[in-house]
Amino acid sequence: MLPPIPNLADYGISPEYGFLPAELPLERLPDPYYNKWEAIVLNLQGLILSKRLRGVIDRLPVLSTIGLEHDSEWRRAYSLLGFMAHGYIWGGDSPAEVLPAAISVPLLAISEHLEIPPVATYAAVCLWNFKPLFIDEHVDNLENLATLTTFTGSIDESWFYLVSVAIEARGAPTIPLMLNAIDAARGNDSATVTLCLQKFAERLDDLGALLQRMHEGCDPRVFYDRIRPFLAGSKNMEEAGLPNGVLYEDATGARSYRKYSGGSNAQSSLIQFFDIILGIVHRTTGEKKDTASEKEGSAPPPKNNFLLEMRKYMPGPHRRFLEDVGLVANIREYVEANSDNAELRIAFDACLAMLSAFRDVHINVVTRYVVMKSRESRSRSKSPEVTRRKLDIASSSRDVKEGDDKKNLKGTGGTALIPFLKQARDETAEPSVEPWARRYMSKSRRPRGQEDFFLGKLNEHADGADGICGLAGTWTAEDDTGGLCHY
Ligand code: HEM
Ligand SMILES: N[C@@H](CC(=O)c1ccccc1NC=O)C(=O)O
Repeated sequence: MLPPIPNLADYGISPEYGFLPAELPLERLPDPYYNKWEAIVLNLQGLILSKRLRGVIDRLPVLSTIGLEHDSEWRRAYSLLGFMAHGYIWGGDSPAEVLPAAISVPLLAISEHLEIPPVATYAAVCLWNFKPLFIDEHVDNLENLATLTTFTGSIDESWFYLVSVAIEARGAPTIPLMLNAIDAARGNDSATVTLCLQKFAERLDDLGALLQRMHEGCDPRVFYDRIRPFLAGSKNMEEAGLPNGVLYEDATGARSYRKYSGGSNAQSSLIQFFDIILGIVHRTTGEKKDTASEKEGSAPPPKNNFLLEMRKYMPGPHRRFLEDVGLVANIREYVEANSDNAELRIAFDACLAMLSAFRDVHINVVTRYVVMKSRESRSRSKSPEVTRRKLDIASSSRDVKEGDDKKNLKGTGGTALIPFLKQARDETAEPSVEPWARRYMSKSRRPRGQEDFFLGKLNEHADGADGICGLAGTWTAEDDTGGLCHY
């Protein structure tokens, strides 16, 4: 008996909004008992700027979670406390090592309820922190989105979170679409599988275009200097001034040091869903494919620990959804078993090409927003001592020496970012079946200059225009971005 195909409602996932809550995030907690939390967060930027946040939180009473009823109230409370916690830790001249009971006690209880760590995760700052500007317009449109809370009050910070929110919303319909494809593959309905893959490829292409809009509203300097420090975690933060992590107190009065990763989009269930559905396997950074041991038939190389670890930073039901989809994902095997079906092969490889192009765009974003900024910070520095300290908070870097910064830079999640991201991008191409697609997605063999490439027939023009319609684009020598677009 095949395991059942997951039913979205069982995991709090909506076919329209995906991992975003189907019911809009609350703009404030309804019970006036929580007014003190709301008042602090309303003034968060001012309190951080004037360095008065810690004093205010030090005087805050420990509130109970008894007044939280509906799920959306628990989510709002989690987001509020996540912002307060990171504002408290990172909003001073040096990081705070002790989280006051007024934050840690309710945050631990709420985290347990939502099955997510007690920090400012991707869910706290993105998934549960937006509102539509016009209620009758969709949230997959960046122009219709606003954030509820930011550390800095800058439009750059809002935009930074909102690009992710729009990606979640725009990507959401691919979830029911691809679960349907699994069902069609079970029934050997290759026409439906092909159609689903074609639609999926087009959506992935849209998401890459959304990611590319990051620079429209978020300045790399503002991101690196002002926003990013607040997103940092407490793991591997010895150099930044947190050798033991952060001390939390729970409801029983027990105190313990804890270390958590910072917020990261790697905590987005949507992108991990894409990998699972397409049968993409990520290995530990540095681990190569087809090792001798694999050929001999012994254990496969270990899966990427970071991406698996990041699942623990997703809300419990979303994490379980990914596990359960992993049990039923059959598309890659179906395409391999039907390799004589050219349309199916092309549609599958188009998805891989689009996701690979998405990851290319992302690598460019990370280069502009983190790698180049960290270099500039250092070259501008007059006082190495002070700059070094600030840099460590901003980049979570350890042992940064002149010249090998790219190797030593760390993401807020704690990865050696560029090697990790490039490997994840390359692994995206591995399941491809078309030899030409493999070639095009392989970095080393990618055409240089302004050479166009063509991914073959995808689907007919919606407007009925004749001729073959496909995926085409240009890889530029300048930034090596897979500029895939369809025409
Ligand atoms: C200025 C914007 C961004 C920066 C600087 C950035 C930076 C990073 C870094 C450094 C990592 C490595 C993991 C870590 O250690 O934290 C990462 C991972 C990741 N980011 Fe971003 N990111 C940005 C925006 C986005 C957006 C909008 C998305 C949208 C989906 C995204 C998707 C991902 C994914 C999926 C991963 C996991 C690696 C992978 O699956 O390829 N990032 N990001
Ligand atoms: N890992 C990123 C941060 C990051 O991507 C992120 C962190 C918190 C919430 C959302 C994030 N990503 C995207 O919008 C960094 O190292 O700067």
